[in-house]
Amino acid sequence: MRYLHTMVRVKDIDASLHFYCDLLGLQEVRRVENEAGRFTLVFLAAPKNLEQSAAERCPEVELTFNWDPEEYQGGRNFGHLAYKVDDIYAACQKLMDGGVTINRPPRDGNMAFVRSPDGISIELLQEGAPLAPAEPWASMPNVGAW
Ligand SMILES: C[C@@H](O)C(=O)SC[C@H](NC(=O)CC[C@H](N)C(=O)O)C(=O)NCC(=O)O
Ligand code: NI
Repeated sequence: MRYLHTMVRVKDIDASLHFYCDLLGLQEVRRVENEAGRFTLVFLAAPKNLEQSAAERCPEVELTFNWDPEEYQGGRNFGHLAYKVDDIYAACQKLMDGGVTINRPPRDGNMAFVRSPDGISIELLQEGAPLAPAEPWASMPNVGAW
């Protein structure tokens, strides 16, 4: 058995691609437009997973965009998508510059959390990150419940 992907339903595909690709750094590797089902699937892979994604279609995130608006409720049991990053401070700065709230800032190095436009929690992890440099990370509060 092999892990393939995590599917996330999104309300706005453009806003989601801006977040996941332009700001978080994932790349679109495949797209399916289904006229009969009235939905679009967009598969995303992290830069260091592109080779495996091309060969084995994993590991990926599958964004599902239903053309007819729906309300997506519940899902509290879903935790987060986690990505290992090379520089957690640079990753958080890019997200913050793009207007994304850093819900749990990398104050103690290593780990930070943000949320997608649909509220999906994203964990950023850098093994062995130095403790927070000065501002803004050192004094930035946690935002939102976990
Ligand atoms: C391509 C493969 O990875 C899939 O996951 S297709 C699964 C299929 N998806 C859809 O029909 C998308 C539109 C649908 N309205 C939806 O929101 O899921 C499917 O069976 N989805 C049901 C599910 O629970 O995932
Ligand atoms: Ni799927």
